[in-house]
Amino acid sequence: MNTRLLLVGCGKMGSAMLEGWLARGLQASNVFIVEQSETAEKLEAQYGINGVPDIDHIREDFIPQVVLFAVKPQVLPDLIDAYKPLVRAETVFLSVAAGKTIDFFTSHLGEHARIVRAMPNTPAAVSRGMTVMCPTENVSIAQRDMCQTLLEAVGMVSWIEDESLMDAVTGLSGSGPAYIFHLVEAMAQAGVAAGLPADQAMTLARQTVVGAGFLLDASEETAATLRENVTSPGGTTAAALNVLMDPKTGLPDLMTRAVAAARDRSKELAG
Ligand SMILES: NC(=O)C1=CN([C@@H]2O[C@H](COP(=O)(O)OP(=O)(O)OC[C@H]3O[C@@H](n4cnc5c(N)ncnc54)[C@H](OP(=O)(O)O)[C@@H]3O)[C@@H](O)[C@H]2O)C=CC1
Ligand SMILES: O=C(O)[C@@H]1CCC=N1
Repeated sequence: MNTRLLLVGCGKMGSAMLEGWLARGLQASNVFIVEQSETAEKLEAQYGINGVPDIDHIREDFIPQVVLFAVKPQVLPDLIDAYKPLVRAETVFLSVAAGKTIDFFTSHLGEHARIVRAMPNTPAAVSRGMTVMCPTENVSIAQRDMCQTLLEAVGMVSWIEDESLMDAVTGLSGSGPAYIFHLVEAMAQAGVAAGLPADQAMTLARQTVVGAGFLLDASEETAATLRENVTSPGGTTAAALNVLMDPKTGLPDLMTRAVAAARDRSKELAG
């Protein structure tokens, strides 16, 4: 991968993607990072990438093919205008900021800016990410392919034309890893309540989720079939699923409300 990349913000999501790319052979000399935090210094020391505190310190002859915004949505309005001089046909502005719409970027960078709004997730760090992208019309096929190659290197990629779906995407796959990590916490807690020592309960919960994830990945069966495979008629799993699948108090209702809350927050972040 030889993409010339300017990464603006290298926190949890930016570094998850960058580490995935560097592990997949992205040339460190082709990467500039705008950051002030220790993360960038660490990555700079570890991989030899170019870390700079702001856009003014970037080498003048460095023309990025991709400018990736991975800062918090709340700080974007303060910094976006400084990137307008980088607008040119060969540069795509790729944003992973939750809620920040394509209109937000065109209103600051101008209509000629080529923009891809994306929503990745942190499993990108281990090349198991899920990224959904939505481009402006002026993004060329070659530029779409370049974004596809970049994000495919750290997981699965899907494209949408209807940008309004990005809020739901954010609520499901963008935030989704946190729901699974919380499930591990809740299972461990439940194990303790059922009588297990805390460290053992955590080991069991963690390995169960990891194992189930691997099985889901390796199997061609649907999630429903894999669930049924665990469930003996009249057995222990059926007893638990009666609780979890209760139409009023079960997981589907809880998950629907959780995803809707994340989707609605994503909409709010647009402003
Ligand atoms: N975390 C996740 O799972 C996902 C996050 N996202 C999106 O990714 C973006 C980043 O989120 P996340 O990585 O979690 O947040 P982080 O706070 O971990 O990362 C943001 C980074 O940007 C740095 N930063 C702040 N101001 C500037 C600036 N002016 N120029 C350059 N860098 C700056 C911050 O430094 P400092 O800490 O010193 O302020 C920080 O290191 C958000 O927009 C979020 O919506 C999308 C999908 C998933
Ligand atoms: O919590 C957030 O706002 C970001 C967006 C998706 C995941 N993390």
